[in-house]
Amino acid sequence: MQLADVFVYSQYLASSLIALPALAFGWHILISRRWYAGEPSLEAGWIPWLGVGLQMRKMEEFALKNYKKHGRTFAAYAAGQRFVFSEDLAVHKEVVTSKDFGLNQIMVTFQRRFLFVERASTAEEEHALARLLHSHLSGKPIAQMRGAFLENLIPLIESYRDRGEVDLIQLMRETIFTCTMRAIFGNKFPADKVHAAFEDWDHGLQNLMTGKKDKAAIEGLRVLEAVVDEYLRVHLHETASVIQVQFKKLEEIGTPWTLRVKFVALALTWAGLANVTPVGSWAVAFMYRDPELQAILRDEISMADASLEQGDIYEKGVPSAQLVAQEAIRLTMLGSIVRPASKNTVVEGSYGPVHIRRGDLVMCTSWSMHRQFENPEEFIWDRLRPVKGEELPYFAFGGGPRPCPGKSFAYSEIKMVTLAMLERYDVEPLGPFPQHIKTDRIGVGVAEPSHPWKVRLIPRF
Ligand code: HEM
Repeated sequence: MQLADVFVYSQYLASSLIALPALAFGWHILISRRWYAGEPSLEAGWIPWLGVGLQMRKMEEFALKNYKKHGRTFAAYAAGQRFVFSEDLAVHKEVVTSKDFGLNQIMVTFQRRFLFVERASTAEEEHALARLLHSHLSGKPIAQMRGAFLENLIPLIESYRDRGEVDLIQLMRETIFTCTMRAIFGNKFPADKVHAAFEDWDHGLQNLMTGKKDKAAIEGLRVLEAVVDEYLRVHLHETASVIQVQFKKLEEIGTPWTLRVKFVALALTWAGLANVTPVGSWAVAFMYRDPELQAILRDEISMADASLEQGDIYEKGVPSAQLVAQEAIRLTMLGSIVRPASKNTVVEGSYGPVHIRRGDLVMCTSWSMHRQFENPEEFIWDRLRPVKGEELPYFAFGGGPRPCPGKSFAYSEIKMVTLAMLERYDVEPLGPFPQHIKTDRIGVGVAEPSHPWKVRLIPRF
């Protein structure tokens, strides 16, 4: 290269160094910060490209402050991306059902970070994964899983007879975890070997999803995968039918064993356990704090059709238990549904049409919508009782073509564990009831107890 060329290239470089930031700034001011009639009001921030990126790191504070400022739906511009935040029930419902929006980005990021880490997925694998996660988790397979859950639950909780003093919320977490894992993987699954590992991974999930290092979470993930791998080599034929069918299909299309294990060990267990385990443990604790509720539930159990089997009594015979499960979910679940708009579109919000641009990420913040009640932080067991002509802002499982396939199983689990405990134990509180604390993992996860709830278990059998 001649000296003159070097001079020319360095001039190009220098002018690009000036021109690129100028272009970025121009784009930021002229395009991204522009607001068009019909669009939700925009919180663009002042730092070019970064927008409100720094404020959004404290998601809860950011969202709540801006709902107050702009109303139930607003747009924000952060790190080159436009977001539309909404806590409007009508917007949530339209976004999950409309074909103008893509898949839930939380599941998509999850797959990219945890499943297809070594190589890209094939279209067939994605299809098989979608089937595993979605279509077969209904009907007969769920009925089988419900039966397996109860079969494991009763002897397990009866074994707590001589425990005396316990941390009730932690004990219930272990119980629901064990029974759910066994409902999915079969009665021999060594749940005790993976519970702590699963929790470490789940707690660090937000870090791992955003590319941060989290040693405990990575180690938890390694242990979980290793135990499930070892278990499946021997007990695959004992797992829920949904796993066996999809495992076979994946084998037929040439998906390696390790990836097949990841599909079930990570995708299915995380989707299936991360919410229901802590929410269910809260439901039991809330029920034991409220003597009036206990009396109502006991009454309903005693009045249920005696010819029904125990599982059917828990499932259908105690209508108030369903409300308890819903209220526990409303109060403690911190999830959001995040969907990208695949074209310019308009959704009908409760305050009129909301224009959304192609590429916007719509953040349906269920956790904040679930606070549109009087005294929202209180557990009022029957507050979600349906009222004729009124639609309550409760929408915890998504909807449209890809809703949560575990919805009815999750409700059944919470009802089974709450009622089975109530029938077998009274509880004497030995310390103050914990607060439910929102973690900084708003978007995924469940509120944590501020401290253990120490109680004495008093057997009734
Ligand atoms: C309190 C309990 C639960 C809550 C609040 C919950 C909530 C959700 C939500 C909001 C979604 C995303 C839906 C959307 O994108 O529109 C989801 C997806 C999913 N849930 Fe649940 N869930 C719970 C329990 C369960 C259980 C017990 C299972 C299975 C045993 C399960 C399996 C799944 C799966 C596999 C997906 C991914 C579906 C897909 O990508 O197609 N969930 N859940």
